[in-house]
Amino acid sequence: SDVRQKCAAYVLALRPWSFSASLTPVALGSALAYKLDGSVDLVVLMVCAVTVLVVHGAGNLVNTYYDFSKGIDHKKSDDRTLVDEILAPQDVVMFGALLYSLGCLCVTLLYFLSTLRLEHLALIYFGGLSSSFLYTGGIGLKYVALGDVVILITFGPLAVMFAHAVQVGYLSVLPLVYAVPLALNTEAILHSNNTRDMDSDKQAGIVTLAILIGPTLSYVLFNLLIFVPYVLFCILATRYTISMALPLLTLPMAFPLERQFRSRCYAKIPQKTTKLNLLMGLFYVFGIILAPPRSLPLL
Ligand SMILES: CC(C)=CCC/C(C)=C/CC/C(C)=C/CC/C(C)=C/COP(=O)(O)OP(=O)(O)O
Ligand SMILES: Cc1cc(O)c2ccccc2c1O
Repeated sequence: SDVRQKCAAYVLALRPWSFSASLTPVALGSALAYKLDGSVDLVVLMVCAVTVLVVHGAGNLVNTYYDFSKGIDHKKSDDRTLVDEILAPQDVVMFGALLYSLGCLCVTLLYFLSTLRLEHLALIYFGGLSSSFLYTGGIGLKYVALGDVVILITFGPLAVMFAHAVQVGYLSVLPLVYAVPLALNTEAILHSNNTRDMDSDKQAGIVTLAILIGPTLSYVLFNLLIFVPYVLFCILATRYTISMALPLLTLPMAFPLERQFRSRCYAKIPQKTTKLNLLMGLFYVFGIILAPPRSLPLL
């Protein structure tokens, strides 16, 4: 049972509840490829999903390690792996290195499975890998208020483009455009997390966007991140095809979040936004799959 406990600790350290944030962009990129080519390679889709998951998981581990070693995570933090001595720092480092190696193995496999040119594959993959590390490692982009930009790009355009490109074999602007609503919603998860942690982050001496703009503008930004995607879906649904109204079904989950954020009860907002993100992402992907041929812009 000692081995079982250790395994459970490793799985928890990956923060698996956040994985939907990287799986929906993969689904979106693949759905766009399906719309354009009429088919997707399921093996490529699986390997691509594992690659993105592994890089995302490694990013979470790097975050756990550096937040702890810089003294940002403390007894009251969300991330308890190292503060509660569930794992040793060296375990986290080894596991992270293992995941990055596994990611490189997966992307090598993708090179042989896909017709995407090596330089394009490497550019996107190492872009994702560096972002996942630099978020908290090295310079520590998150500590200098750049975390929001990193999340907006990696969980949006980059991951969607990666999944699309390995299917179709070329880079295109199409996935970048369609990534926007999903990326905004994913950034809402991180922004609510940073707003909740504002006081402890300030004490630890780091700067986040939430700290820079303060609680009132943070509330405005959260609303933009949550509701602008719905405005885009309304436009797509009314001007192009009704299937793009599907994500609007998640609106009843969005309004309570606005109220809780306004009353500054931040505690449960990140988890609830993560749920909203998964559902909205799935409805968005279904909406695209169900759209009649050539009914959507660029598709
Ligand atoms: C194209 C490819 C191969 C990949 C993209 C793969 C992805 C999505 C990479 C992103 C990895 C990344 C930046 C992960 C970090 C996410 C993270 C830990 C966010 C939360 O950090 P904190 O705000 O510190 O959370 P806590 O306050 O709970 O510690
Ligand atoms: C803690 C945590 C961990 C993550 O992996 C996230 C990924 C995307 C958005 C927010 C995230 C987050 O708040």
